[in-house]
Amino acid sequence: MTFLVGTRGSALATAQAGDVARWIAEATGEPAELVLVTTHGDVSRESLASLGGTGVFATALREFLLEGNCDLVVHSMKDLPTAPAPGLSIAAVPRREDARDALCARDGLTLDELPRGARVGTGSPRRQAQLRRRRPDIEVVDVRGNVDTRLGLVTSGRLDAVILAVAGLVRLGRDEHITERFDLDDWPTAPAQGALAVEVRTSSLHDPRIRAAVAAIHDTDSALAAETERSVLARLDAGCAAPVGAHASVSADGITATAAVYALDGSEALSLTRSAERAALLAGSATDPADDPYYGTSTTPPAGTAHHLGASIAEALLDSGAAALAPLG
Ligand SMILES: NCc1[nH]cc(CCC(=O)O)c1CC(=O)O
Repeated sequence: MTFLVGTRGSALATAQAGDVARWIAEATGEPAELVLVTTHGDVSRESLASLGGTGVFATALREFLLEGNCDLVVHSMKDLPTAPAPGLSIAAVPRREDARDALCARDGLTLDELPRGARVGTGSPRRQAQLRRRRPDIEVVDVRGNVDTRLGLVTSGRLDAVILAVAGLVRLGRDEHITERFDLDDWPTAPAQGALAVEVRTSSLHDPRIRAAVAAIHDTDSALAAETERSVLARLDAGCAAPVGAHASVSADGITATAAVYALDGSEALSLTRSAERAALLAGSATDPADDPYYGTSTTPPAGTAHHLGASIAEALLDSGAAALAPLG
């Protein structure tokens, strides 16, 4: 039987859902096909904030899945609200793509090489703040549109550069436009950037065919890292448009996570790094996220889990005045 993979119709969404369909087909030996849904978020040129912030991309896809139009849907995990969706489970996080942000500048220039007053485009409050912090002399231009539209602003000469996620550029085969990749230690990106979330109806986790498919494409380390980062956001009670960066890296020993909150004008930032041991993480976090009652929620997590690590970093940032520094909600 064919696996039906629900996706939005944008180039990026179909590219990443196509990757998931291919991985499932390879792992199970059964065919997988894309089923398209259209959402307001895809056609709107308004800013994400004016659309009501988080979740505009996810809601229509989730309704589509709940209505039984497909077996699973694929989200960019960074665009997914941290609140759980009743009746649905994130059943797999495939191996994560590069989490870094990229500069795509004219003439192969890096951020340091751009001239004074250069015009650099990004619609993300976090990227705007990070940019202002590194280069206060640069003119930050608020831009909208898909990846190709934004790259076109540079090739047409209207902007000197744009900032985009490496992951999206790679998935679209546009990474030749990248002129610099920013180090995650001093330029942490959106929580779960580069990760995909594969969501199913919770009831369908009883179906061995669905369980086998999601288990085959799940990557525990990617899920742990993305979970930790999203827990920072959840505990801050912040959305995907908040000027918050987070990055967790998983090693044989454990997980180290950094989170930063920025003043929108780049004048100030709070940053914090903490670690947890791997044994504690695995004991506290289910390897199958569908079995983890804390997955993606903002409820108080048990000590030693990825959620606890993320939440403890967020609490320390709040204690240091993060809420006064930046609009988090
Ligand atoms: N906010 C839009 C968005 N959502 C997911 C990606 C691609 C990166 C990813 O998969 O995390 C992008 C584009 C971008 O930020 O450049």
